[in-house]
Amino acid sequence: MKLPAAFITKYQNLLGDQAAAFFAAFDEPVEKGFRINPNKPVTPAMRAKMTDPISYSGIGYYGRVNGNALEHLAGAVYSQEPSAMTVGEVAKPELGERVLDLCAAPGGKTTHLLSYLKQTGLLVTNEINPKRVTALGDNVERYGARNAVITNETPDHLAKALPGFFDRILVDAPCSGEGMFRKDPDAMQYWHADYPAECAARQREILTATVKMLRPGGHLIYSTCTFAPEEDEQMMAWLLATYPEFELEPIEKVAGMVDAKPEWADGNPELKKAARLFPHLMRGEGHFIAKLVYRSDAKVKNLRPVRDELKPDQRKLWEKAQKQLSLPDFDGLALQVHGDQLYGVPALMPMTRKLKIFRPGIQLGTFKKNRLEPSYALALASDDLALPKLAIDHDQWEKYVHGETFALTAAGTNGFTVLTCDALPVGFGKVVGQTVKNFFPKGLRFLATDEKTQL
Ligand SMILES: C[S@@+](CC[C@H](N)C(=O)[O-])C[C@H]1O[C@@H](n2cnc3c(N)ncnc32)[C@H](O)[C@@H]1O
Repeated sequence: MKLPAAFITKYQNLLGDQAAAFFAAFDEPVEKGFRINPNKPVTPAMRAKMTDPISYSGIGYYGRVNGNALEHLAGAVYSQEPSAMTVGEVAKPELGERVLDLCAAPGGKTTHLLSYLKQTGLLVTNEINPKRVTALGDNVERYGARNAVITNETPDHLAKALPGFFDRILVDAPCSGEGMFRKDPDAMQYWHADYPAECAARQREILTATVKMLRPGGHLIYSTCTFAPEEDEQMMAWLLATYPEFELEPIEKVAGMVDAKPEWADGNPELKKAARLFPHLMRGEGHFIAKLVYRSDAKVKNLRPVRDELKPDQRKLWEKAQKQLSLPDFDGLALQVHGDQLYGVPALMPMTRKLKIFRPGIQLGTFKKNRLEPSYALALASDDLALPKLAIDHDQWEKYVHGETFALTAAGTNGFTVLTCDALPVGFGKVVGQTVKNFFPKGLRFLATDEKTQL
């Protein structure tokens, strides 16, 4: 790979006798990985791929998965390169926490965080770029989250609305992406000698807003996929100097991870607690990760949580659907209507004005004349719910994702039912006698073939 000349000079100086091995790694094949979603069943095809586990993640494996496969579309697997997986493992939220993923699209780390929150607490997952937020929405929906709010905001706006609110914040910062060069050589075209310093200026702004949203005692996890000290050790040195209330927590170095390098910043030995992942030392593309605790004693205001906002006729239709589909009361959700859509907003979410909300919670259904039609998102989030379910085979699934009506061998129970394939919920169908009417979202339909959908 032809690396930029200024990049070579810089890392020759920084890495000394390790530089040759570092540069040689750029000519090695890209390392692929995937995570399984611990809140969904494991299918036989997944089991067959789970042969090379990643030692630092109980849910990660080396290998490649197909984005058109049943398992990916149903949120049971997520493709993620192995070094990016360390971030979710270091961030690992505890059950019930209020978590923010500030720079979240397309959702690699967000889905990892969801795996550990297990439908508890709250995940506010934010993406500033309106084009990229759609992919984030798709991945959160596939993962079946009932505890996520998706925002499309600037860090500053979020900080005004949610001061001192979060137990844990992940900043997977926009960066110069040097760790992406091998996977995506086009990333090199943006790179120039001053690019890391430009990215660092933006990272300082993002972190300044982040600090305002962390509760005293809360954790901040900062990561980049670049090797540039300006964005890594020097950024953490700046944070510690600017906000002395922060303290770095040690990250265990396993599988070839190494201590971050104080000598690449202000020499503060504390910086060693952060981790560097280099492609010549471990199986992955490269990352930097730091975990900090916020030892502030600032007082924070309690924010008023969201509440139900249903009109009486809407509540009646909801209660009718609840009965028909054996839906629980969803105590952890506040029911709200936007247009004709019914959403379950995580009840821990504060009432906020003026925020650009891409999705306020889980979409539960669409109000039609005199009925509530259950949503695709609800089906995908039904693994642990007692909704009516009907198992279909792969051939029927291929028809289903193509938008076709299909026949059953014997008449089923009439009405809406969650269709499952290899035990994974894949969407709603409506059984009428021996026929299943198709409710797979029109925008997601595709021509599935066995080869195209092989995991
Ligand atoms: C490294 S990527 C995030 C990858 C994501 N965490 C994942 O695991 O899939 C950084 C994200 O930050 C967003 N971003 C760019 N400028 C930003 C800013 N000023 N504030 C917050 N986010 C920003 C980018 O649009 C991009 O999606």
